[in-house]
Amino acid sequence: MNEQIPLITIDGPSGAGKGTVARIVAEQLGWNLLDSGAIYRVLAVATNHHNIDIESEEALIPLASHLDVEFEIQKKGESRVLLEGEDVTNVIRTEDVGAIASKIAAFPRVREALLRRQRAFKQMPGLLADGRDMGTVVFPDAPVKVFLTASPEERAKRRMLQLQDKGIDVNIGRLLADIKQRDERDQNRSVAPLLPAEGALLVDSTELSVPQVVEKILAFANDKLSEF
Ligand SMILES: Nc1ncnc2c1ncn2[C@@H]1O[C@H](COP(=O)(O)OP(=O)(O)O)[C@@H](O)[C@H]1O
Ligand SMILES: Nc1ccn([C@@H]2O[C@H](COP(=O)(O)OP(=O)(O)O)[C@@H](O)[C@H]2O)c(=O)n1
Repeated sequence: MNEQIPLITIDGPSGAGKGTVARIVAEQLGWNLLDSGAIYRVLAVATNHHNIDIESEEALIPLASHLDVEFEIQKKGESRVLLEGEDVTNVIRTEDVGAIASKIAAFPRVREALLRRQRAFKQMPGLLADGRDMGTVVFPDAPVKVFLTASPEERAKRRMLQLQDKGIDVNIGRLLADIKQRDERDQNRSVAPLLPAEGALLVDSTELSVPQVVEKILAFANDKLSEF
């Protein structure tokens, strides 16, 4: 069994820095990485490819159950995301895809259909999993749980810089409104709402740099894993 595989979960709202920090910590520890949001994002793109009604839970369940998604690790820690063999690495990162992902992620049976796929990432030498419900639902027994947040204004600013970096011009007001709407949906859905897991280290990164957040998480993890 894989009961003794070390695991760190990082949950939190959009733009808090989960993905960035998870990648660095996984690299430093030499562990596997699960970007669970990418799976919901790929499912969002798949609805488009297959003309599936995103309001219909019934129609989404078979698509989620048979989702043909692959994470291909490349050199320098980069990874490519493939949907049915097609490279969707960049497409899944758009704000429109994020908004659809957040809508379809609210369906309980869609979430259930993706559970096993996410748990399969738990492999030696360890797993760093980031998302909304990693510590609460997908890996409730994880020895190290972190809840990473930041103010909505700071998160919108980070998202704006990130998009500008990719040459995408954005309106900060619209980004902030989108972030608040997504927070509202993620926090208030009936299944796996976004909330800190019991025993999670709460980190507010509004005033912290990426290295400072990484340091806090590594110190907490070292402490917890020494008892594991
Ligand atoms: N502590 C931080 N301070 C400043 N910028 C940050 C910090 N953490 C992350 N970022 C930047 O904010 C953006 C969003 O981070 P990301 O990791 O994608 O967030 P999430 O996965 O939580 O949505 C990225 O451009 C990232 O480089
Ligand atoms: N474990 C997860 C991960 C993502 N999601 C949903 O998928 C959407 C996209 O996730 P993401 O982590 O890629 O989003 P960002 O934090 O990058 O904006 C989120 O808005 C959530 O609604 C989820 O419900 N559960």
